[in-house]
Amino acid sequence: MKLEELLKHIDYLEVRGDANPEVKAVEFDSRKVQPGTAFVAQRGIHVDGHRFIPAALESGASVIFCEEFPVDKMPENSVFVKVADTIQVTGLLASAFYGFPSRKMKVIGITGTNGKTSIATLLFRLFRELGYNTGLISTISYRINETEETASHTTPDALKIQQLMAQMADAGCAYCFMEVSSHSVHQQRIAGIEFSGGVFTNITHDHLDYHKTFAEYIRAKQRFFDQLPSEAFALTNIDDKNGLVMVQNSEARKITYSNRAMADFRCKVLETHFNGMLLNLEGQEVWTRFVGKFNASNLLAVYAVAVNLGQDAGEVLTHISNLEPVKGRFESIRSVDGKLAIVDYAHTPDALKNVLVAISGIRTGKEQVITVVGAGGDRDKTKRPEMAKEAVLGSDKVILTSDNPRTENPAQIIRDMEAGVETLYKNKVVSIENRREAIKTASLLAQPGDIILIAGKGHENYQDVNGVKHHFDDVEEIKKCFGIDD
Ligand SMILES: CC(=O)N[C@H]1[C@@H](OP(=O)(O)OP(=O)(O)OC[C@H]2O[C@@H](n3ccc(=O)[nH]c3=O)[C@H](O)[C@@H]2O)O[C@H](CO)[C@@H](O)[C@@H]1O[C@H](C)C(=O)N[C@@H](C)C(=O)N[C@H](CCC(=O)O)C(=O)O
Ligand SMILES: Nc1ncnc2c1ncn2[C@@H]1O[C@H](COP(=O)(O)OP(=O)(O)OP(=O)(O)O)[C@@H](O)[C@H]1O
Ligand SMILES: N[C@H](CCC[C@H](N)C(=O)O)C(=O)O
Ligand SMILES: [Mg+2]
Repeated sequence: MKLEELLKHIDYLEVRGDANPEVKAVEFDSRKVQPGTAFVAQRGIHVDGHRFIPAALESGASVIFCEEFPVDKMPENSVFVKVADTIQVTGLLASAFYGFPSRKMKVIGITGTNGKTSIATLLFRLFRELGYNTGLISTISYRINETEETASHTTPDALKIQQLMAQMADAGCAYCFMEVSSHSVHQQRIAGIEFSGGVFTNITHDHLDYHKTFAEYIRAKQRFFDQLPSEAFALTNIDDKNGLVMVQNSEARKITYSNRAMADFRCKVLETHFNGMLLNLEGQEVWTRFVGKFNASNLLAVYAVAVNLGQDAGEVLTHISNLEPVKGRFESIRSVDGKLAIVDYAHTPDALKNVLVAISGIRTGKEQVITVVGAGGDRDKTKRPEMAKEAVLGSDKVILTSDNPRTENPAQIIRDMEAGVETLYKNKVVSIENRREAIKTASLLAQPGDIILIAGKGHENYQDVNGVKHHFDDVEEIKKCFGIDD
């Protein structure tokens, strides 16, 4: 594609150099530049990409997008385009370069602290069942029909998103369901995507290391809805106290869902068993293989999206009753002698609380609940004591352990968690830094009938220590303890 063609799709301030080079690729990482690449210099959190302009030119960049021209003399034959915001321009350039793929399908973005992967994945599966070519961008994987790639980010960078969407368009996808993380809104990774709908699940404590205050975190998520066009829908969960705030500035068609109040879409849990729930969903009784009110809420969101995308309500309900839980989300493993383990990705105080409430709903009374949980390193420190507090409130015994310490000292992370345990409950808690040992201990402590919750890692199959990912899988570990062969 010629530069002139690309420039039609962005607002630029000034162009220096009069060539109209062929743009063979767009990159924002100088290390990926090849001859003919357009390099976009982004100001990151750690470094300013403008520093890498010489390196990009050295590797043969045909054009440089930047916010300021380099002070040194610019090499002859080079073309520089000055723009106000290179980060935003990256998404717009990528979208134009890949032929505006989001216009060729309906893209639905799901945002919120918890529930994004669950809803996006269930929508993907539902629409596959309904017979559509479908794409998915989620924490676990990026999927185009049956092709699956392990995800690097919940919402990857703008180039990767547009590349994926171009592949989805080539595969004839009619829909793409994607998670929209607050980081991706803040870093404008979603610039250039034309959404047909947005979903808000909830907002609770997480990522305050990045957004600093809860108000800023709310703003980041709200910005997603501010950007939706009037033809799109904005589906919001009004059981969350920020549900209406989220969509207040949105031009999109507002639709509400709730498990409690009057709303456009409503659902009620009628019965809960350890292997499923009976729901009243929009007046229809439906058996599902999910447990917990939060899952009723997720399924309601799935239903509401599908109906708003024009699907037949009855057909959708039939498929919902056949959907299975997502990997690492309330995944249950039973031992031969009747111990029940639940592996769940709860890594926020609210998620832990919800999962423990769901577990209390399936207890018959006598069983003990033993929770194994840790908190991630190089992530929001303030959630650590809160997570320990929720674990203690909802369990009979708690084993605090490690969960991706990254560059931090795991013992210190556990101490930060212990600070949230009130003296009264200290005897419920033990700390075992080694996660394998922690799971083993829980399994030894458990009696037949007891429930072991292993929280925080869900589908993850690694323990990140100092940037090295060591293989570790909670499901594998508990199966070993239970003597179950894969
Ligand atoms: C905190 C954060 O989100 N950082 C993201 C950010 O990195 P950064 O701003 O630090 O980049 P930087 O290192 O300062 O570099 C600045 C620029 O110089 C360029 N550069 C750098 C070096 C070089 O030699 N040449 C060069 O051109 C870089 O490509 C970049 O454009 O931009 C990078 C490129 O897009 C991201 O990969 C990176 O994600 C990091 C790895 C990350 O861990 N992010 C997590 C926290 C995240 O995004 N999580 C959310 C989900 C959270 C949730 O909801 O649970 C997600 O969506 O996954
Ligand atoms: N609607 C919900 N409300 C509250 N908690 C939920 C909800 N859905 C799921 N959870 C809990 O949160 C955990 C994470 O769920 P899920 O992976 O769907 O969220 P996510 O928003 O994608 O998380 P991430 O930000 O890490 O991508 C689940 O394992 C469960 O414990
Ligand atoms: N997307 C979340 C996942 C956290 C999962 C937990 N296992 C951890 O490593 O903290 C994050 O990156 O903050
Ligand atoms: Mg997710």
